[in-house]
Amino acid sequence: MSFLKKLKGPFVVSCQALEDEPLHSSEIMAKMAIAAEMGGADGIRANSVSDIQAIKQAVDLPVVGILKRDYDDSDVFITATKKELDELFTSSVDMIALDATSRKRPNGETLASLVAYAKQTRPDIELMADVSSVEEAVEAEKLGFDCVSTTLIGYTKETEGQSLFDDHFKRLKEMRKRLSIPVVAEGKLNTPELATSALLNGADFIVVGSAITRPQLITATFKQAIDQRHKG
Ligand SMILES: CC(=O)N[C@H](C=O)[C@@H](O)[C@H](O)[C@H](O)COP(=O)(O)O
Repeated sequence: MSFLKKLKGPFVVSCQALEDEPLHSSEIMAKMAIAAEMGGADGIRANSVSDIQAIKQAVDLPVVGILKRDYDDSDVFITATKKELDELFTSSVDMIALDATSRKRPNGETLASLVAYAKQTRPDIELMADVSSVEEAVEAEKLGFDCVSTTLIGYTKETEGQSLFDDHFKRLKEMRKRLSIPVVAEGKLNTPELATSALLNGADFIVVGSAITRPQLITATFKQAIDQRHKG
């Protein structure tokens, strides 16, 4: 069954810790996923084959998987090339998210060829487009993606300083209006209020990560507030 069919509600929790993060470990990410499931999550987003496998064994939730890898000739790092797709195909992932920005990809590969390759090789796995603009979202639907996510708003040179909830979720509403596939709100939804607002402003489902699964960042928000208060 597909990710979108398995998803019983709108709340996906991203359980990710890269090599330079304190919780980097598939075992720990699986425990994060168990905690998310206990708290009521409907799905999980995860990075790397080993994290996905550990999470699939630990919880009975659909998983959207990515493979982050840095390349010298491109800024694209989320499922950037065919190599990452092939690796993810070896896992039991339900959906794969790819960077679907208009930026140049590594090795001269193109988004269109990756979508065609994935659809042909593994038609059972759905595809999520991680975009940074409304235009990229519209293009992603044309390419055959199954849903789009606002993941990369604020993370490209063109969108630096922007966030999903600027202007009362203007970009999200525009995507919802122009697309017929599901639109996912993801990125800096750091409070329950923002997460709820994203749903009220047109998101079909949401992905929340750092505010739940990156304790070093959660601690830093407390620290910042305490320091400001202390100074003031
Ligand atoms: C830009 C990028 O690399 N985003 C990544 C995508 O998978 C993750 O590091 C984020 O944690 C995820 O998108 C959820 O967002 P947030 O952690 O802000 O709730």
